[in-house]
Amino acid sequence: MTDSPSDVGNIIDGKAIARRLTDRVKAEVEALHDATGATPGLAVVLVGNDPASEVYVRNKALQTHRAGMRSFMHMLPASTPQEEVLDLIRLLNDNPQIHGILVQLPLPAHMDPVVVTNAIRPEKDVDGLGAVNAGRLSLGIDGIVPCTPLGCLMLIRETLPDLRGLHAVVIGASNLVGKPMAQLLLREGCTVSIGHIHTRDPKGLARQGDILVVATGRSELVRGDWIKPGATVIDVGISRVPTSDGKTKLVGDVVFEEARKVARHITPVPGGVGPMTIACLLHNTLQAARPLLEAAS
Ligand SMILES: Nc1nc(=O)c2c([nH]1)NC[C@@H]1CN(c3ccc(C(=O)N[C@@H](CCC(=O)O)C(=O)O)cc3)C=[N+]21
Repeated sequence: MTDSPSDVGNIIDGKAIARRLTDRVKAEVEALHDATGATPGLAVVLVGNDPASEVYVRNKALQTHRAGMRSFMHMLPASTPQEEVLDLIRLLNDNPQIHGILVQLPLPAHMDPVVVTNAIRPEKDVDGLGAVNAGRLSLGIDGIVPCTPLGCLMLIRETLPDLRGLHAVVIGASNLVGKPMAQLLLREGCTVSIGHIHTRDPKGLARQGDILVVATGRSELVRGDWIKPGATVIDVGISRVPTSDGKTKLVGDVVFEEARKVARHITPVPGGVGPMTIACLLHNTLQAARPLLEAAS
């Protein structure tokens, strides 16, 4: 971030902000280790071999080690019965070396993601996707906040110190991003609108947003004329698309080159929300480990 942002096209450096958060987590992990003799541990469960998911999962393991935590990886074949995944989660729930459990989504079609995510003990649900943490968020009680929306809020706060009264428009109503994002923005005092697949005029809605968060999974859905001049735009989407020279590139749900001419602040893809999601996962794992370790020591 620059000290004197111009009126349009300021890029929010998610990578740098994520690095600062990860460094802070690392220092706190060391302090917790000195106080209790224990190290926070994160278990990641990946079912199936979606190549994109494997990249994220490896990335998460790398960052987990970088922050001084233990990483436990469980890769299961796509054909694994749901009951076996639930058995694994029960083992992880009872394992005192593990303080955070994440089941990578999407799961294979024969599994119910609601059943699987709700099998995780709420204290170890570092994705914040289970009913207890989702309910806490909606009631305004302290709990574990989903990593991607938490990261988005941190990025928004970098550009806008006081969100009260601003109109925040969230495009996408998933349990993973859209719904918890809307709850967080409501908690900050925003007027919140949620657009979704049945919304009649998504462009007209998006154009009202002083803050626009886009999490649809549809690459380059949002064009420059969807954006209110001067808005802060947070692009959660990440898709790999082919380029004219036969290679591939990562793009978001927003047409970046158009949007940056209209938005005052905007996140890039890559280098925006993605790195913040991982940094917030480490932050959440530390928050989960703290009470468990302090109670044990
Ligand atoms: N239970 C669950 N929790 C998740 O948080 C979750 C999930 N399931 N399923 C998949 C999505 C996707 N996701 C990403 C995290 C980091 C990057 C990331 O670090 N991206 C880099 C680039 C990575 C690259 O180069 O491929 C960036 O945007 O700069 C991307 C995507 C978390 N997800």
